[in-house]
This record gives sequence, C-alpha cells and structure tokens, in this order.
Amino acid sequence: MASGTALLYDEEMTRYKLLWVDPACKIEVPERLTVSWEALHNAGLSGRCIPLPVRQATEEEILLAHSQEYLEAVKKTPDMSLEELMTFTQQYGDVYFHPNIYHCAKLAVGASLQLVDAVMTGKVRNGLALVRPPGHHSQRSEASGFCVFNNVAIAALYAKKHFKIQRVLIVDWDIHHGQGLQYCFEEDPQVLYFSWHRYEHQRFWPNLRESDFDSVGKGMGAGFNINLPWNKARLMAPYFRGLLEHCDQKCLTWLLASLQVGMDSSDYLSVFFHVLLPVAYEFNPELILVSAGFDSAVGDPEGHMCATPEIFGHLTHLLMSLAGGRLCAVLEGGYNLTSLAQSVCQTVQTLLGDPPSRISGLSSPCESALESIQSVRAAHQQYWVCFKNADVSLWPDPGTKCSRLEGDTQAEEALKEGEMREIVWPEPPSRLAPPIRTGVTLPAGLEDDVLTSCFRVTGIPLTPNQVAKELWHPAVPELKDEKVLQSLGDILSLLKEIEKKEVRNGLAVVPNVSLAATFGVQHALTSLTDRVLLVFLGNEAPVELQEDGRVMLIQLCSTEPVETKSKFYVPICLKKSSSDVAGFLHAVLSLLLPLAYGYDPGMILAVMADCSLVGAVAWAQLIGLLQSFAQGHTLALIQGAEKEIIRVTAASLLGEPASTLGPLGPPLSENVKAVEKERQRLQTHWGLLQTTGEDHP
Ligand SMILES: NCCCNCCCCCC(O)(O)C(F)(F)F
Ligand SMILES: [Zn+2]
Repeated sequence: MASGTALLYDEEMTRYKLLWVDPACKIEVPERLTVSWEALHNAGLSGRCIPLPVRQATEEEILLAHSQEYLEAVKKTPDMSLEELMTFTQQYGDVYFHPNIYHCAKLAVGASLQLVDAVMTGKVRNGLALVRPPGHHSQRSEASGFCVFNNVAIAALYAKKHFKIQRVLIVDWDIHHGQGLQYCFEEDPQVLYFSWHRYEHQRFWPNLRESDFDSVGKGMGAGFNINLPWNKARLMAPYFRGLLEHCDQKCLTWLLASLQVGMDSSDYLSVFFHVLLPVAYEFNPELILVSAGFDSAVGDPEGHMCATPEIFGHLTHLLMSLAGGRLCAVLEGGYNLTSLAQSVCQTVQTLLGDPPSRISGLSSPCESALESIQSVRAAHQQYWVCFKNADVSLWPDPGTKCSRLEGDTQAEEALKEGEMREIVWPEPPSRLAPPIRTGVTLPAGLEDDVLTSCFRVTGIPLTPNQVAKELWHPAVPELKDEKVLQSLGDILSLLKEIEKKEVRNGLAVVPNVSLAATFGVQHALTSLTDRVLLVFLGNEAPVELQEDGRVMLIQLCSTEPVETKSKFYVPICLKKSSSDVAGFLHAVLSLLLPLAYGYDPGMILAVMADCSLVGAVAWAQLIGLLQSFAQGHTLALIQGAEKEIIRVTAASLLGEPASTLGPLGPPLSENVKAVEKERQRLQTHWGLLQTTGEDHP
C-alpha cells in the first residue's frame, strides 16, 4: 500500500510577475508561492513530505489539452518586448504575459504530471503541487484568468492515457468556476468535474451562463459536470434603503460586513454531504485531482468567503476516503497571503495523515446555499441514483431567480472597502500527531501483520465493585467473568493512553461489547470530554441515554427500533444492510456525518456488536470517515474475533485509506426512506442535515 505525501515546488515559478498596471491582475503575485512554501517549511510540514523534482512539460503533453496554434503563439512570448507582451495579452481576459511565464507554465504542467506519476506508480500515496501560473480557466486556444495551460486538465488526460484510468474525479474548490475544465471534459463520462464558485446569478467573473447548475455535461458526458453556484443572499438592498438615511459610511460598512454572505464552513460541508460525496462514491473514481484554489478561504479579496483555513483539512480528509487515497492536489488561486498559507498547511497536514482539527460552531447552510444544493440535486437526479429520492420539488421554481437591485453595487463597494480592512480570524489550532498512532488490546492468538505497527496495551483486570462504581449501576452477572473484567481493564488503559496523547486512537476486541461500550462511554465522559459520539452497529441498545447531550448515540440496526423523540438518539434501521452498501453509505453521508459535525464530539466510540450488519470494507470506510472528528480520538470496540474486521479496523485506524466500495447499485428504497424519515425529524435540531430551504412547504 503506497504511503507518503509528495510536495512539488520550484522557485523558478516565482520568476514572473505583472510588468504593467492592470487592477484585475495585480493580485496574482509571486509571493503566493513563497509564503506557501515558507509556511510549510516553518510548520515542519515540508520536512515530512517527499520532495519531487518539477520538470518542464513536453509539447506533446501540452497538446493533450491545447491547440498547436495556441502553443505556437505562447512559445513566442519569451522573445517579446514589453509592448508586444501587452498587445499579445490584450486578446485574452484577466491574464497577463511575461517573458518567463511560458517557462513557468511548462513547469506548472510538468509538476502536476510528476505528481500524477508518483501517485499512480505507488511511489507516494498523495501530494500537493505548489505551482503558478494556475490552470483551470485556460482553454484549448485561450489564456484566461491568470491561467496559461490547464494544469489539471492535462493531468487528467495524461492519467487516462498513460495509466489507462477510466474514472477521474476533479474537485475544484477554488472560488472561481474553472470553465476551462468544464469545456475540456463536458462530453467525457470518464472525467467527473465538480466545481463550486461565486456566481451571483451570472454577475460574478467569468460571468458565464454555462457556469450555472443546469450545465450538467453534454452527450455521453451528461451528468458528469456538476456546478454548484454560490449566489449572494436575496435582496439586501430593501433593508438598507431605510437605514441609509440614518447610518454613516462606517456603520453601513460594518452592517454589510456583518451581513456579508460569503459562504462559511457549514455551507461547504453541506455541499460535500449532500452533493459531492454521494456522487463521488457512486462514480467510484480511480484518481482524485483537486483544483486547490484557496481564494475560497476567509479574507480573500476575490472570494469574500467566511470559511476559515481549517476547513480545507476536512475537505481533504473527506476526499481521501475515495480512490484508495490516490489524491493529487494542484494549486489554483488564493490571494490573501495569510489565509492562503494557512489553508495550504491545513491541506498538507491532512495529506500527511494528521487528524483534522475540531470545528465548533457549525450551523445550517444559508438559504442561498440550500437553494443551490437543491437545484443541483434536481438537475442531476436523472443521472445519479443517490439523488433518486431527493426532495426536489423545486423551491422556488428557478424562474424566480432573485434579481439584485442596482442599489447593491454601492453597498457592495462599501463592503469591499470596509471588509478588507477589518477581516481577521483565529489561527488554526495546532494539530499534534502523537508518536504512536494506534493502541490495541486483543485476546491472545489474534496476531496479524497489520497489528505489528500498533501499540499493544494490556490493563489490570478491574474488580466488580470498581466497575459498578464506574458504571453507577448494580453489578451485572457478567462481572463475575474474569475475561470481562480483564477487557474492561484493557479498555481503561487504552483510554488512559489516548488521554495522555500517547496514542491517538485504539482498538479493543472484547467478549461483551455492550458492557464495554457503556464502560467506555462513562469513562470517556469522566476523564476525556463532555461529548461522546457512540456509533453502534447492532440491535441491543447499549446505554440508557440522558437527554443532557453528553452522549449522542447513532445506532445502525436491522430490527425496527423504538420510536424516539430524542435529538441525541438516532436509530437507523437498515434492511439487508450488509448487501445494501449504497443504503449504508447514504445513511453515513446524509445522516451520520452531518450529525457528527454538528455535535462536535471530543471522543468517538465505534462499536461493532454485530459483524453481519455491514461488510468489512463498508466498516473500514466508516472508521476512516469517523477520524474527521475529535482530533482522531476514536476507540473501536469489536465483539467476536472476525479476523478480517479486526485487520481492516486496525489498518484504517493506522491511517491506511480504506479500499473502495466499488460501483454502487441503487440503495434499497426502504432504507432510503428510513434515513429520510430520521433526517426530516432531526434537521430542525441539526442544521447540517438540511437539503432544502425552510420555507419549502
Ligand atoms: N477583482 C479583479 C477581477 C479578477 N478577475 C479574474 C479572476 C481570475 C481568478 C483566477 C483563479 O483564482 O481562479 C485561478 F485559480 F485561476 F488563479
Ligand atoms: Zn480562483
């Protein structure tokens, strides 16, 4: 299994810049690369990566995505005078040329291809190419938006050609629409292009009608182009008409900044749960390419978004569960040098396997985001079975796009000026990786190669009254069984190792999983955290729940669970769950992840009480996704000695990407209905569950 994270950078790519005055291009400066590189160095992250040399792309490689005449034209730029460069630039939009930009553009493509080679040959697991000029706007015969050659398009075409890959997923989280990528692949069913971008009903650059959600791809490529447009909130102007008379410029600026509707982490995560991840799992890609633009981070002068840099650690982690972890990230935009550097570090740290930091304060996606989510799911319902049961009765019908009154532009300008001065955000918290990753307690005789890199933990057997004290309930008969007492002792010492940050996560194979779960929850609450998420696969409810919210129980069962009103108890009854992998995954993506992010637990207990409920691969996928939370503090408890389950659990806890689930069939409609029922019940309490707007009837 490949391991290691590649980092590609060459300071030659800093050696071009804008040589004349052009307000549209002045933000694309060489310092974008140097601050990113230095931040990675200062954080000790570049030292943990595998440095790969960049190289110049060959003409043949560039011609995969560009025309001969365009290449010939760009080839002439190194010999041009300043005037000739300015004239040459005039024919394109929002881009500039420089005598050295052709050289750098070849290095940017070459770096991307080096990264694809290293990942596809298993030399590394994943990686990031820090490049400029960026690529996702450039087209067959046209430069655009600071882009000269389309780095990611060429990388995808190169991967298909040289590695016979038939399914590539491109995730473009840059705040601008990568129209160059859309045009390149819109008829290609082998390349699924996903982009979110500021759109504002076509009022945001590049102002293209085809950047809207109804561009789904063409011909054989229908369904393989997904646009998620960010449109500003509805009609701010009327609120301000009244206020304008009373408040001065400063107050208006503040007011707009506080109402400024840049999207935040809740919007981003909702799109991943309810649009991107369901389709990505169904598509089952062999390689993930990320057009990693960080102008979608807070503070960016182009993006005006609110999502803080740690969100990229989460987005990266969620994508690493796909394609066996084969992920190539290529830098696109990002113009606030502080948030760019922080976002790059968050991304690389996750690629290296460090657990994402906890994100608190998540809420519901905003109305505008919900409208976009619903529109995209409706537009793609006919192409993806994961949207088959989506609630897409259109709200409001697309005809009534909320237009923006002219008054906004003056307000917009105020916002732009005001907000640039004031925007600040906290540094992302440090994400320490403990020396050892996984502690295990196993009954003897369960040796396994994977387990050798785990840290064996054996505890002191507990006495019955010790347990009774911890569990605050009368001693149960099992407590006579010294195997049970030993396993509880083992769990206690595992939790202590996690508490001391000696290990990050743990695995215990136990004789009585319900007792172990109850004990684990109680001990975690007394010594580790005030919020424990218990994910329980099995039918017997392990713990009585207090409504104080210190435990959230998500229980996957096969028999009809008791009716509940609690927002901390989520029974999900799945029929034939071991064969309905799609149904299981639907439950994880549309229920479990949104709940867990909303709850923000300090500890995860993942309990496999009944090995028949899901297969080993689905379970491993779940263990991988659960490491998004609680700084990776997961304790997996397994009853019985299913060797395969134990092996994949340990592998996942050690950071091995789970193997792919393979092509997914349609989920069982009764399972989708069960999940939808719970989602409807809970979405008012946990906003990340929403997929449609509130005022939808
Ligand atoms: N206010 C100035 C208007 C600038 N309009 C052009 C924006 C180009 C964005 C380029 C990018 O960030 O998408 C890339 F990733 F390609 F670099
Ligand atoms: Zn951008």
